[in-house]
Amino acid sequence: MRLNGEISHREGEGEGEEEAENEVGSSQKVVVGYALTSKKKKSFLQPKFLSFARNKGIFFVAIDLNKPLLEQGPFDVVLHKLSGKEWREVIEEYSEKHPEVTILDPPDAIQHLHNRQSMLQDVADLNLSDCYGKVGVPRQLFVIKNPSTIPYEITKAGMKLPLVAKPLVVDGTAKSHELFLAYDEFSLSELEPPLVLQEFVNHGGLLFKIYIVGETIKVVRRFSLPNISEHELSKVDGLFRFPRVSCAAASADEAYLDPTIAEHPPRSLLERLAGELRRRLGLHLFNIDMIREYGTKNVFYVIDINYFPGYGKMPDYEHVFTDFLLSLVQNKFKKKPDT
Ligand SMILES: Nc1ncnc2c1ncn2[C@@H]1O[C@H](COP(=O)(O)OP(=O)(O)OP(=O)(O)O)[C@@H](O)[C@H]1O
Ligand SMILES: O=P(O)(O)O[C@H]1[C@H](O)[C@H](O)[C@H](OP(=O)(O)O)[C@@H](OP(=O)(O)O)[C@@H]1O
Ligand SMILES: [Mg+2]
Ligand SMILES: [Mg+2]
Repeated sequence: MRLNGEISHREGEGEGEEEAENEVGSSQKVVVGYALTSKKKKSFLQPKFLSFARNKGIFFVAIDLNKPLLEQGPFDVVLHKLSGKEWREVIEEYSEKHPEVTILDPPDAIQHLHNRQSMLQDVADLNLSDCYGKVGVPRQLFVIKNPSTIPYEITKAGMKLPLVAKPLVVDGTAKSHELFLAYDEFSLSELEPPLVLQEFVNHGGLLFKIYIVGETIKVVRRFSLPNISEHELSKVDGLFRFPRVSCAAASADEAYLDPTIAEHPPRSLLERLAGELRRRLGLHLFNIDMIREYGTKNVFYVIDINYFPGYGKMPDYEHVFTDFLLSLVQNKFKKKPDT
């Protein structure tokens, strides 16, 4: 936490402006260095968020990627979402030299979500079920090399069609979001490994995005792929690429939906799932794509977990995020031995 006079250039503040006394009137400031793509900066560092944060004494400072990170700052927090081994090494070196700075989030923890096998392994291991419901992962098969063996492997594994085919690697490129629906196992050999094949679970065309920001959980409904009937399955063959149906900010929260489909997952189940994943993944910032098996009350499947997702699409994100950043720094302050 910085006191007056220690801040260099700040995002979103004109030259020579009086330093904004933050809302609580204290002169303590939190400096967040960020390294984000321009797309992410635009969607996440919205003006309303920057000004709200500034009033809380939080200032965002762009990290100059053309200068050594160690020569920049000082920062209380470093917030980043960039791909590539080189950037990971920069952050790891910085974190070793500056253990006092909170890194959101550690690169090796983020890496865990860049592979759709390791991504869901913790959920599968959890095998979470209690009196409020059950959370699992759809049956899936990983195809690393030879696509010609897919039909045999699918049959051997007793996988039920249709299947969703997803690139195994999630690296922020458009390619990692190229998904296909397969109505027969033979057409799958046209796909390019490495990939994961997941059983398609009917879920009434609605998906829950469970946003996690530290200890906070926010549930958003999003439209999703419609159910596929046995009749349709018997009539259709082949492979169909589909668009990113659930990514648009257009939430389904305002639409009238069948309550048995649209009812949020039980809070207690979400609290347990979020708590376990925060601990096992070692992440503060992620969301969970969860679907309810159509026709059941509380049988849920996690189909995707995303690092530092589109928080700008999350209602009230500016309050949630600023409270989170303040709590991070205040908790660190409390832990500091009396000097
Ligand atoms: N096993 C499944 N059963 C039913 N529908 C699925 C399944 N897997 C994916 N889908 C549908 O495909 C959409 C995209 O899947 P997924 O979220 O895994 O891809 P993604 O590229 O990681 O998307 P994003 O990162 O933008 O959330 C889901 O929102 C859902 O509509
Ligand atoms: O609707 P959400 O917030 O889930 O959309 C996210 C998406 O889930 C992924 O997290 C995207 O990141 P990549 O997987 O790295 O592509 C996010 O894109 P980003 O540009 O905001 O990081 C989507 O917003
Ligand atoms: Mg998803
Ligand atoms: Mg995803």
